[in-house]
Amino acid sequence: MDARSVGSLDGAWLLSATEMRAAEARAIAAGTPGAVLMERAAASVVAAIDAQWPELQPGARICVLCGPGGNGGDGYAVARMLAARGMRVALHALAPASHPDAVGQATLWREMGEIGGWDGATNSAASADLVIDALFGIGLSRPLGAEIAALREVRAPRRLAIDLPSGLCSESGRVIGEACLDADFTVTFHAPKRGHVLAEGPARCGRLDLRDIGLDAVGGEIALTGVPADLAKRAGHKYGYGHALVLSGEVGRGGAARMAARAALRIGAGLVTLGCPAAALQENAARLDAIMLRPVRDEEALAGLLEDARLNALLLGPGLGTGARERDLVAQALSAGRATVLDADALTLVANDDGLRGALHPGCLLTPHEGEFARLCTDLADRMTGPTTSGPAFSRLDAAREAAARLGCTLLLKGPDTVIAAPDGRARVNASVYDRAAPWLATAGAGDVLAGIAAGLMARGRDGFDAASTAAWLHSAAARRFGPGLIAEDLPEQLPGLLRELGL
Ligand SMILES: NC(=O)C1=CN([C@@H]2O[C@H](COP(=O)(O)OP(=O)(O)OC[C@H]3O[C@@H](n4cnc5c(N)ncnc54)[C@H](OP(=O)(O)O)[C@@H]3O)[C@@H](O)[C@H]2O)[C@@H](O)CC1
Ligand SMILES: [K+]
Repeated sequence: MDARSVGSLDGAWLLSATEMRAAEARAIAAGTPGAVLMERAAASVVAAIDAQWPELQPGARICVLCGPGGNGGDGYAVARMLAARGMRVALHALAPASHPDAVGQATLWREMGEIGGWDGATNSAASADLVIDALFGIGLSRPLGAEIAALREVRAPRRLAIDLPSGLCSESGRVIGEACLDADFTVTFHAPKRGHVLAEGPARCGRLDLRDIGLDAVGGEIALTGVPADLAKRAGHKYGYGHALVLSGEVGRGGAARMAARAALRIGAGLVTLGCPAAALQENAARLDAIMLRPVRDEEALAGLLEDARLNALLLGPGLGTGARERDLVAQALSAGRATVLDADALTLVANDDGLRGALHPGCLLTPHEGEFARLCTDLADRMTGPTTSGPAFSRLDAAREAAARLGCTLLLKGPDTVIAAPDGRARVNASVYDRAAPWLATAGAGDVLAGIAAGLMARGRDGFDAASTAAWLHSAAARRFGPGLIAEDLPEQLPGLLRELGL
């Protein structure tokens, strides 16, 4: 069966182990035996090895490490297929096969070679051209024992993990306990699992290859963000695309809000106004043209401005400040009940003020990075980063969903694995990892631009969840489009070209 490229992570389902098992069970119930699925999985691993390391020819030394479950079963089958091609395979089992299909595969392997004891595993691995980790996949339930962890010391020239590197939790992308057998290359089946993209997953997996094993079309609870639709503008008035208001801070602190405002305008908000203290008008006027400017001294001035119901999306936070004036501005903005993005300083204000926290409403979108998240929901952040002793570990997905439900608003938890969660339980992940990595996004002001794109989309009428998902996708796509040397100002300027490439 054909390989699907990692580029297809766009919009893919991000499966849990339970959902993967259900997909397998459906196939078995429909008449494809588990043994056949395992055979296909193993054949796809062999095809992936051919594509990744064509230099491995007959005679190459392969060390296969097998666990007792289905992952080990895949390993026995791969060992057999590679040995049949003349490769010199040394196989070591941690424990006898217990999964029924693995028992069958072990029996087939024994007709071709030995099942070595675990005491020889380290020596075999140390002299191999390729080490294949078939110890644990989605069934990992506890930390690796010391006898397995010792294999981390072996410096193999090529390390392949079947389904997941052993030690990595399929639900969270976190290491259970302390040890993980990091891979250069991981081959997985049917659909990516949450652990492949969340947290440490990408670093532990190396490269990810997704292979089809003939299961039915996937479905799941959580999807990755995909190519956005419906961004085109049709004939109409500028007010048909909304009016975003971005509030800015004191003199000399306006850059973040200006970049956010520019991003909101570039993504198609009909109008964007920047509100700032009177003293900062001159500075902002010197730097803005298409973006309108209004003085906003205090919450009363904001209330006056908001009498214009056409101001339908608000953004507070970038360069705002954290004093009493800003606290009151946030309170006033929240009491207006409109689509509202809170970022940066506004998140600090909310974290320190129960009144503001209580005023959050379903039209709010909060966009914290991990540090801001820890101030907002300390207990969830602790569970997300604290020690793990059993699987599945509490994940960034779990934390963001619980926080959204608790705060009663949509939350976008930033990172290479950005999680977007709505208070009703919906969640998505924007994964800037593997071929979609955007390392140059780690630059000052990038988050302000993200908040601005989201605010612009909310002005255009999208709800917080949709706006956040689309903004996250566009933000990382814009960064990849620019490439090395990116600074935050470049991001809004990438949007026109990107929109054209999306067919607009
Ligand atoms: N589903 C599918 O569609 C397909 C699945 N396929 C393959 O099957 C894999 C899933 O198989 P699986 O369910 O048997 O789980 P797996 O990862 O082999 O581990 C479970 C075993 O490990 C044990 N164990 C766990 N942690 C341990 C530790 N730290 N130290 C020691 N032991 C530990 C655990 O013991 P227990 O927790 O029960 O005591 C149990 O015995 C999947 O990842 C893929 O590779 C493919 O063939 C394609 C179709
Ligand atoms: K594995």
